[in-house]
Amino acid sequence: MPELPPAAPYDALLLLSFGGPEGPDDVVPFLENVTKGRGIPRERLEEVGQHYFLYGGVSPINAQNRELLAALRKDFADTGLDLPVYWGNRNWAPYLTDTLREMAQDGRKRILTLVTSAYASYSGCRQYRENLADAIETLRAEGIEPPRVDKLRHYFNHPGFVEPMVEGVLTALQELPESVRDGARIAFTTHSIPTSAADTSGPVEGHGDGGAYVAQHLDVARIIAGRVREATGVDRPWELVYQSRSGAPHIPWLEPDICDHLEDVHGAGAPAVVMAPIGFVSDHMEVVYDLDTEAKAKAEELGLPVVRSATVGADPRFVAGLRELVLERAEAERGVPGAERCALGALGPSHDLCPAGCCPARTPKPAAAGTD
Ligand SMILES: CC1=C(CCC(=O)O)c2cc3nc(cc4[nH]c(cc5[nH]c(cc1n2)c(C)c5CCC(=O)O)c(CCC(=O)O)c4C)C(CCC(=O)O)=C3C
Ligand SMILES: [Fe+2]
Repeated sequence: MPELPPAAPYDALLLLSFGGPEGPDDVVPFLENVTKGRGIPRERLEEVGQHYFLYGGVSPINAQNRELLAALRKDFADTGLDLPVYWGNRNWAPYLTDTLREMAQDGRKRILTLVTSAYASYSGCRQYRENLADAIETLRAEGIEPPRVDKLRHYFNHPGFVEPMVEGVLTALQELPESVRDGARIAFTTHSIPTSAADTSGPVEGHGDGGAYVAQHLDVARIIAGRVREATGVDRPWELVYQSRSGAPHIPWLEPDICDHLEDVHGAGAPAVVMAPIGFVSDHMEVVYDLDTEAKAKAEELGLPVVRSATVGADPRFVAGLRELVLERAEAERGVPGAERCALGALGPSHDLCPAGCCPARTPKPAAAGTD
């Protein structure tokens, strides 16, 4: 019997991301795509539009995804993994539907999807699955047979994601003046989401009080804080805080906000803070505006030394970790017994297939690559 290629049954990988504007004329249509039917107040949209205009209307996210795409292709080539990698987005070109059509036309029959969100939540998981279902439906309506689509498990606790962030925090600490280094607190940050979305994130049995979204972030924060303690011999206080809140003010979102947190800890005598954006995989607009611009301005106003640690971006350890996850899933689909499922922390490896009812939408919609 001929030997199966290591990624079998998969014949392609799809990098699926958020997308961002690439010039001033793209900003408003991009924001309209993002917020279609999501009830974001007009004022918030105008404010967010200004963040993009400050950077010439260009979000850094597309360049970062091109870099990740190139790094994945190079890593696959270097390790002899013959698996083509495609890229598509939810909100901007290259649009997911166009990419999936191209994949079908290239003869891809069974694909694995890697989303640029490491954690469970409606925005970071099910909404992408809904986008996949939409794209599949569009292809069928065009008379094109879409590939069968799976989605890679959440990788928040995979060493390939966590280890570069540990190093990032250690590097950030070195950037602080020595006199405040040992006393520095670590503020792990992630995207705020409505508390109702957090409470229902992840599998149904884990629903309630922050759900999988908060539990997964706390697990990652605990791992990183522990590794940093071991490496520096200093036990620094840390907490999980939030950023980039949108939505109507009367709807509760996860708190505290990073800026309020900086004020609080400064008031309580903290000498310095490391902001560690564990909720994001690259330095996109949420990171460069909400942290590097807004939160740093707040810190400056307070006279509080603040540094920001790196996101994983296209770090070779992250890229290698993603390859391991692809191979792990391929083995699982081939029914190879005893395949290792690498995970750090207390939660263990995440499920391959989203169970019914996880990360529900406010209004139920068809979703691909899961149980419901
Ligand atoms: C959990 C989460 C992630 C992390 C996981 C992941 O990475 O997927 C994430 C990522 C991102 N969010 C992004 C941009 C935006 N998100 C918005 C709005 C919202 N995000 C939400 C959640 C998340 N968002 C939510 C609950 C809303 C409210 C509206 C809704 O329920 O959908 C809006 C509308 C304006 C505003 O209200 O801010 C914009 C412009 C960009 C691109 C950045 C760039 O261009 O560099 C990225 C990577
Ligand atoms: Fe967002």
